[in-house]
Parts: sequence; C-alpha cells; structure tokens
Amino acid sequence: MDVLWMIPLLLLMIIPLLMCTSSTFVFYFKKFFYVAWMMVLALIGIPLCILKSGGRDIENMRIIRFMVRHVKYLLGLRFEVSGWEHLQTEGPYVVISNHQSSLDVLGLMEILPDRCTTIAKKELIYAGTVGLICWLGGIVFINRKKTSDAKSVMADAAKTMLDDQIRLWVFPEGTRNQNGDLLPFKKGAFHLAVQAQVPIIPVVFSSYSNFYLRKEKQFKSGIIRLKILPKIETKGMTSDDVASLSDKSFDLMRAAFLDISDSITRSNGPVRH
Ligand SMILES: CCCCC/C=C\C/C=C\CCCCCCCC(=O)SCCNC(=O)CCNC(=O)[C@H](O)C(C)(C)COP(=O)(O)OP(=O)(O)OC[C@H]1O[C@@H](n2cnc3c(N)ncnc32)[C@H](O)[C@@H]1OP(=O)(O)O
Ligand SMILES: CCCCCCCC/C=C\CCCCCCCC(=O)OC[C@@H](O)COP(=O)(O)O
Repeated sequence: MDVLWMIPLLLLMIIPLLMCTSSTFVFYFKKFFYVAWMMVLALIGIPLCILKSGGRDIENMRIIRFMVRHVKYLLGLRFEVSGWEHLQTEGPYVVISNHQSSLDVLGLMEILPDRCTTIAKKELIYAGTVGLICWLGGIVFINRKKTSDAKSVMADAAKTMLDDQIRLWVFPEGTRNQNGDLLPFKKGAFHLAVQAQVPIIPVVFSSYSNFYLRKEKQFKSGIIRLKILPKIETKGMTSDDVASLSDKSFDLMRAAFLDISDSITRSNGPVRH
C-alpha cells in the first residue's frame, strides 16, 4: 500500500523533470493532455447540454465554446484575432477556414459566432465523450467517402440554415494539412453557400509551424494569428459560379495565410502572455 502511494509522488517529480529536459516528452505529454482534457471537459459538458436544451441543439455550442476557451492557456497558446468586424453580419452565413490540426478547435472556439456549428467527418461521432458532445452541439456529420451522401446532407443543411437561422463552419480543404500551404479546396462549402444564397466569411489560421511540428515532435508555446476576412456575397449565384467562387476564396485565403504566417516567422520572438 505504501509503495502504491509513492507512484503519484514519483510522477509528480519525474514529469516536471522530463518537461524541462526533453522536447519529445513535452510533445507527447501536451498531446495526451489535450485529448484527455477535452474528453473530461466533454464528460462534464454532456449533462450540462442535456439539462439546458434537452438534447441535440445548436445552442449547446455556447456551453462548449465557454468550456473550451481556457484550454489555450494550458497548452501555452495565445490568439491574436483581427477582422472581428467581419463577423458582425446578421443572419446565416458559411464560415470557411484552413485546417492544420485538431488544435484548430481552440481557434474555432475563440471566435465562434452564436448559432454556429460545424461540418465534420462522420468518424468524429465515435470519439467517445467528444463525439457525443459534438452531436449535442448540432454538428453536421458527413461521409467523405460517399460524395452523394455528403452532398445530400449538405443540401439539407442549406435548408436548415435558412429555416433555423444558423451558421455553418466548413473546412474546405477537407482534411488536416500542415504542408506550409493550403490544399486545393473541395467544393461542398461553396455549393452550400450558393444553395442557401448566404455570404461566405473566410477565416485564416496562421501556420502552426513555429510552435507545433508533428514530424520533429515539437510542441512549444506560441501565438496563432486568426484573420477574419470580409464576407463574400453569393446572392444571385448558381452552381455555375461555384468553381470561380472557390478559386476566389482560395486566392484570398492563401494570400492572407502567407502574409500572417510570414510575419509570425519574422517576429519569432518570445511568447507574450
Ligand atoms: C466541452 C468540451 C468539448 C470538447 C470537445 C471540443 C470541441 C468539439 C466541438 C466542436 C468542434 C468541432 C470541430 C470539428 C472539426 C472537424 C473537421 C473535419 O472533420 S474536416 C473533414 C470534414 N469536412 C469536409 O470534408 C468539408 C469539406 N469537403 C467538401 O466540402 C467536399 O466537397 C464533400 C462534400 C465532402 C465531397 O467530397 P469530394 O471529395 O467528392 O469533393 P469535391 O469537392 O471534389 O466534389 C465532387 C463533385 O461534387 C460536387 N459537389 C460537392 N459538394 C456538393 C454539394 N453540396 N452540392 C452539389 N454538388 C456538390 C463538386 O462540385 C464536384 O463536382 P464537379 O467536379 O463537377 O464540380
Ligand atoms: C473512444 C475514444 C476515442 C478517442 C478519440 C479522441 C478524439 C479526440 C479528442 C479530443 C480532441 C479535441 C478536439 C476534437 C475535434 C477534432 C476534430 C478534428 O480535427 O478532426 C479531424 C478532421 O478534421 C480531419 O481528419 P483527417 O485529418 O482527414 O483524418
């Protein structure tokens, strides 16, 4: 029994030591902590969401947003947001952003407008408590491997956006990407906006490469710049305009990505707390 009590004590001594001496340990520790803490937060959040709304309801995103906002501090991350005024748009719209890692959830929660939920891959629903809270938050799950299914779910979502006055956040790259640039955009987000005839608001996350490198196993403290760009109207557009709308959005976001990521690399000084 006495020996068992020593295990947490030993861990309390060894973990800080390893945190100071091994960047690989920091990488795995922060990643494990992030997932475990989100699972715990979701476990606490699930009954709160059920009590507030009785089940699946977009209003639960307020609870989720509130509960996730502190996590950045625990990971040593800070956000610098510009272009807040562009989110002050009435009614439904589609937010599009680049997608580098599951850490994007922190930036998403930093600026998530009211009555806004996301489109996500259907596999996320099986992620334990996180999957359940995503469902409770009204997240729209799509099967990326079956385009026809995904298209029909998104067509329903376009209708729901207007009926229920909701906003949807889509990652048009369709997968996580940390290649130092944006992947070509998939078309779903643009069809969605055109079908609902609602504006698109592009949001750009700066590159994480100055603090998070998966291959090199580095996860340092850092600043993430979030740039909200002016809305792009889709009124009067048809499916014929989707390709050019997608190209225009891509060009604007790529320019912003290179701009804010460059400036981070240039001013790669100490982290401001
Ligand atoms: C309290 C504690 C809480 C703890 C937990 C914390 C947080 C959790 C809560 C919230 C956070 C949630 C965060 C979730 C993030 C999840 C991120 C993801 O899962 S990203 C992956 C999923 N998303 C996407 O894939 C969206 C982007 N993809 C698309 O839009 C795709 O287009 C597609 C619809 C999936 C189809 O895929 P495909 O590969 O076939 O793409 P194409 O674009 O090439 O399309 C082919 C063809 O079809 C046409 N098309 C596409 N979409 C449509 C449409 N909607 N309607 C009509 N036609 C469509 C397209 O134009 C192409 O045709 P053509 O070549 O002729 O133009
Ligand atoms: C049964 C236990 C399963 C445990 C699984 C743990 C799941 C993760 C838990 C906590 C992380 C919190 C944030 C969750 C939201 C992250 C969403 C995300 O980033 O999904 C990836 C998706 O965009 C693209 O996936 P791919 O890169 O195409 O593949």
